[in-house]
Amino acid sequence: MWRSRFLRGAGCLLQGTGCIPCKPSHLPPWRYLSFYQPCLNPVLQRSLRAPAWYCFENRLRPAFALYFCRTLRKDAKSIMDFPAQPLTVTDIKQYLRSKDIPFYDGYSCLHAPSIFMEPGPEGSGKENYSLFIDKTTGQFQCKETLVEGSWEDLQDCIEVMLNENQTSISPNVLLGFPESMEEQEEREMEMKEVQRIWSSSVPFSDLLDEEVQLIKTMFLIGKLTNATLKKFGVRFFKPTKSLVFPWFSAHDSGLRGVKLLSAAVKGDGQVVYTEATVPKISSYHNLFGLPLIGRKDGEVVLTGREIDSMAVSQATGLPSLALPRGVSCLPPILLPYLEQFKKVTLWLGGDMRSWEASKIFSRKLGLKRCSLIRPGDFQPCPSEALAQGRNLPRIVKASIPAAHKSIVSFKQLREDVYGELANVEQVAGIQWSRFPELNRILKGHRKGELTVLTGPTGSGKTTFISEFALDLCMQGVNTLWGSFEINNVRLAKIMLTQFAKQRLEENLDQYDMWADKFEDLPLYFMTFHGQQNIKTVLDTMQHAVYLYDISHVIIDNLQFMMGQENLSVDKFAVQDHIIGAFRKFATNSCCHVTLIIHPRKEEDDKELQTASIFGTAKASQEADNVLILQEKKLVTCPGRRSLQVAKNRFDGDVGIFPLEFNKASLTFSALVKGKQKLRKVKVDKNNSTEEIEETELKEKSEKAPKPAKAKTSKTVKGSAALKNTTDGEGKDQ
Ligand SMILES: Nc1ncnc2c1ncn2[C@@H]1O[C@H](COP(=O)(O)OP(=O)(O)OP(=O)(O)O)[C@@H](O)[C@H]1O
Repeated sequence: MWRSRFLRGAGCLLQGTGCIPCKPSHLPPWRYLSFYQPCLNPVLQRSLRAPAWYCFENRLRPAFALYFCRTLRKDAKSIMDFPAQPLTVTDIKQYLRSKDIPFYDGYSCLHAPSIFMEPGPEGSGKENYSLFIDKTTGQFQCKETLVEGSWEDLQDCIEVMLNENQTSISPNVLLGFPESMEEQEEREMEMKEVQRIWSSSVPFSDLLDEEVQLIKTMFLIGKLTNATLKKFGVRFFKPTKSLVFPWFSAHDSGLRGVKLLSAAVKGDGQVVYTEATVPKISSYHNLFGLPLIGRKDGEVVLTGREIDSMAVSQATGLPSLALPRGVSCLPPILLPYLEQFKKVTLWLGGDMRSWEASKIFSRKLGLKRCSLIRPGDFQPCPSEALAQGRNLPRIVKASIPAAHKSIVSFKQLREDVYGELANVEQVAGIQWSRFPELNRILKGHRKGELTVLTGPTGSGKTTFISEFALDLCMQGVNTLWGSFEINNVRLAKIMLTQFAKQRLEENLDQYDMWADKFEDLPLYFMTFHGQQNIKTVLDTMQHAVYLYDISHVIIDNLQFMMGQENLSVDKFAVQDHIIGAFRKFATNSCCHVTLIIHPRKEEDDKELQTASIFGTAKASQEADNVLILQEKKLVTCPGRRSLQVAKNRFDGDVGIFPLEFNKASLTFSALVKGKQKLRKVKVDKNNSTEEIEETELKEKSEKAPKPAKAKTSKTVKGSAALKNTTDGEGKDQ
């Protein structure tokens, strides 16, 4: 595949090293070599006006970033670097107009004639425009030549083309230098693996009838016909008993990858389905079903799984595509392939998570053309609907428009309300697997909420929140870290240790094994360190939500945003403004924000409370959840921490539970043996908690009860008391 070599974004790898001269000596030998190669590229030589190596204020100058990032593209994946200037669609349009480049407005992209191909004959219509420019990020993609890159890269190419009085620019110029040896080898190995799996997989027509029946029963696709499986090119891979879904290039129909869906029967007779892709999931960009889409098709049903798309196609005759990573994300790189559809129906699954994802994805796709299928008893996911003999065309027809009006009546809300009542567990959010006590009190981790964590200096806030977020990330919550206090390398080291649950210093031979697994987590880091401007941080978060469907952002900590603001303004007013901005972001972007805020100075022997959060009462008012890491509170175990949930807007339960710190694995989640002391707390009218009773509970933490019934002796209802009692709290030092 052609790929622009201009990708930016890895300058951040030097993040945390301070402002140092960026010499190639910082790089290992193989990178050192490829570091110089870009200099040979004529486009770069012409378009770069300052080919020097230096960094400024901890950020690489753009000119340098062009060189640097190309060679480190792989590493750059999980690092969030924000484009030098936030971009608007108006900026993009103005630039194109100023260069006399025709374009028209699509749903998510601007469409323009490709500058990487000779212009077509006079009058070739705009329906043939093959250059797609993402309206949000400016990233471009040429569907004909498969060249892609950033907005700055496209501008560079246009400048060079116009300077040379040419009507197009050859994509070959962009490929003037090879991938690193390591990258090449990796890609070749992957392609060999793809070919090996594909050629040893068997088409359904070559299987015996009994085998076909058995496979269909195993994968719950009894109603899918052999003709449908054949139409989508599905095969069966006997060695792992997997269905094989091919990824064919939309460009030349070549095989680019495979996804294997395997079924295994567990001890208790339950069937567990697992997916694996080659290439690995982060570069697996298959819209399954794309080769079957005709140029004139104007409608599509988007699903979260391959078997769902086949069910839709078979039962409705409508074109249907499956997203490569299901409900977890819709990578913008796929958007150009969805531009041709005037109507997109999202039927991502039958649970609340799919419903939330479909609402979020429809924003990216353009609300006006999207309709959503609301999950419900009679509207499960498509393959289940087919299996149950439901009327799929009617379900698709009954989909509801994604764009809703500003004013609605209860009639329009009643289905949403019913959905929430009927799916209490799912509405409660993602459950922590390492912190069952949190599930019991907070019920789960929900999108769009703001959590504030406070705790004494050095008590372990970062360490705790790192594991708290890692737990969610391991369950598919796309996570973005803004660690301003400790650098990303140190943070990643803590997380990796918690992930491996052991001291890796002593087991370095296992490092690669753990790092490989860790790399597959949907985890991203902002490249900022030290004091930051709130606007830049929010722009980066917005950018990440769009690119990676981030649904959890952690900011460690708020105090690092304060220094950049106008110091002549009251510092509490500044903090309130920042908290308000994060609150708004969480709500508008449907993204959970966890904010660490230092406490104000308290006497050492006093427990912290909600009112101990630094600043005014704004933080606790705006927060949906307030967590306090309490230190040295249990008399029997001095130094032990406990976590107090001091506010829980979702259902009001608050409480406190002990945390067991394991220094080797840096985890707080080690299971406590025997009996635990758990305390009831009561909430007084000043919003402070007070211990009223100590109860000994048998260790129950392994089996968190269903959220709906989770009323235990250590939690008390208190949301009403908590919601407004902080109003009018005064400022403090
Ligand atoms: N419960 C604990 N018991 C002992 N040591 C701990 C505990 N939790 C964390 N630590 C260690 O204490 C140090 C500081 O932890 P951490 O940086 O997480 O604290 P913090 O509250 O975020 O600090 P700060 O107030 O500076 O932001 C780390 O070395 C960490 O491993």
